[in-house]
Amino acid sequence: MDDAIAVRSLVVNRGRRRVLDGIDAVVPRGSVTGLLGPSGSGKTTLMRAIVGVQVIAAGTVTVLGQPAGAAALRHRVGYLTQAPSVYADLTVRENARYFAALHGRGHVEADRAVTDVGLASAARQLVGNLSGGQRSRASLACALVGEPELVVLDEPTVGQDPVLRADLWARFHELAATGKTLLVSSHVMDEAARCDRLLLIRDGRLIADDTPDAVRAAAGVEDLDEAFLRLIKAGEPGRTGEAS
Ligand SMILES: Nc1ncnc2c1ncn2[C@@H]1O[C@H](COP(=O)(O)OP(=O)(O)OP(=O)(O)O)[C@@H](O)[C@H]1O
Repeated sequence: MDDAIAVRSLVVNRGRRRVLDGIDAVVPRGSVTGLLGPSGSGKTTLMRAIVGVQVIAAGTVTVLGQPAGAAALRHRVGYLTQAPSVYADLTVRENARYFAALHGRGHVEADRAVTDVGLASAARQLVGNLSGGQRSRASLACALVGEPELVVLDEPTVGQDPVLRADLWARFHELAATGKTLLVSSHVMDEAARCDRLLLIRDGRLIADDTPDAVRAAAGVEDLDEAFLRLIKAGEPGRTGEAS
């Protein structure tokens, strides 16, 4: 069983709206998979279903061989939400050490996680005094510190400068090379190009599940930004065949 995530016929309603409408997707183990789509297309909702915090109307979500949200997955899945979830009145290091302890890890792992997100020099600062981008990275350190097998990251690089973004992507690939699986949402197309595989959703439906090269080939253009626009347009009601 090489898939970290298997989503079958997933339907999710939020409020009175159908937000995910029959999603079928798999995410292979040991990969970095990008989740892309316009704002409001359902990326966060799909991530919530995968980490097991979203009520679903139909379908199945299997994570590391277990139903999403199973108690046995608690220490095997890490989740970074868009809103930083760290304690403002603790330092960066104290936060990392606290979350490390929850996962049975020690100070060494905690300090390594802080360094990996580029916060070593801010380790003794209170999280409440950090910039927005630094606070997001503190939250990322806490999501990674338990060394989960599956890491689900909702826009982890928002607010980061290009050098930090490149460093974080390098870290994601290092983790994948050790067999971890990463699902990463993004709005930034140069980040899509850094992924092993891409899931593109629009209006709650999956319109691409492939490698960046295959997405480019399907759309008939080199530029991924343009490729996505073409695939999105091709999927609009009343349009056919424009992606080929
Ligand atoms: N609690 C909620 N109640 C009702 N509708 C919701 C709720 N949360 C989200 N939605 C709706 O579900 C749809 C999908 O939202 P979701 O947050 O999954 O999108 P997204 O692709 O992650 O967007 P973004 O890129 O802007 O973060 C949107 O139309 C949104 O308005």
